Amino acid sequence: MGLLQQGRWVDHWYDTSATGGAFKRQDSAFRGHVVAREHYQAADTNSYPAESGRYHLYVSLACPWAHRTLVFRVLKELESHIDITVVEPIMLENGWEFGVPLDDMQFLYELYLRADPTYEGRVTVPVLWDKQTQTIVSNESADIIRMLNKAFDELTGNTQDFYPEDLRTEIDEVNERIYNTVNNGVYKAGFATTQEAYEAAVYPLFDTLDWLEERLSQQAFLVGDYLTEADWRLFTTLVRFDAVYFGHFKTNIRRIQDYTNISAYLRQLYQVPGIADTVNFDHIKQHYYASHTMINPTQVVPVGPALDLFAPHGRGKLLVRGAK
Ligand SMILES: N[C@@H](CCC(=O)N[C@@H](CS)C(=O)NCC(=O)O)C(=O)O
Repeated sequence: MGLLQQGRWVDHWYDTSATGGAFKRQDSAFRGHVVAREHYQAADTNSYPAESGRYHLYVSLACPWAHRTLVFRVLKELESHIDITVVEPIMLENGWEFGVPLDDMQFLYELYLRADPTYEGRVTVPVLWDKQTQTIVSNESADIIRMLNKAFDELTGNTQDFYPEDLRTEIDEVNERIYNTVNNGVYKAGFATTQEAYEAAVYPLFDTLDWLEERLSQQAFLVGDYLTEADWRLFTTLVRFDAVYFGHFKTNIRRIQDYTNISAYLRQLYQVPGIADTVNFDHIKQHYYASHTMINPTQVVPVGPALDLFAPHGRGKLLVRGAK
């Protein structure tokens, strides 16, 4: 694990010394946007027109943030328009690696340097790459899934909308709590280097899970009757929870399996056509247990738990806005 400094790769674990043992996530640096052709304005250098075959996604199958983009690529039928590269599951002193050299590159940091030779900071997935201008459009998953949700509709004819205008305020509110306490909460617990920092993350995480359990006993999805972006952002953390976070990140007050409503909801999302194929437990388990050597120095990967995500979920119909 490392980062780019002055054009060079330096091997460094996260530094928690200045923050009382707490993990602080770096903000994403590339924040361009792909927009529908009709909204594209060449004068705006941060804007890129939706085109088939022009963009490429670099992802890790282990990473929950990258996983969001794979989910949206499937939901929005973008497989033939946006191709992908999957990095190796284990990330050690060179950061993310390409299994076979790709266009003369061995490591993902080389792609970041191609986009910007002065880039400094962490080298993360997902990356949305523009083949035409040879640069990174965005390395922020929250932005990328919004682009995939809308910008390519004209090309695909898929008008499903996971961020409908009238639900945005509520989606944003739910996202905010879930991001802080669950999506990033598991990392805050797992990467904490003091008891205090760990506990400061674990209790709020389980408060939110308890709140979600109650909410999902009353309604089909996080924001009412319709499946939205908020559900998919939660999904990629939930599906990793019992397999890695519970053990490796010590978020072990309860398992997702112990929550009746959350676990049925997780199975319902997992069983949406095409989604199970985006989940790769070998990459997930290998990545966490073998990459974070300061947490698990032996790099031994546990064989369990036995999970049956194809078991019946017993929940209602799946409604999506804008579906034809
Ligand atoms: N805010 C980013 C976070 C992405 C992120 O942290 N990805 C992790 C993998 S799960 C990564 O690449 N970490 C490498 C590092 O921090 O050096 C997003 O949501 O896209």
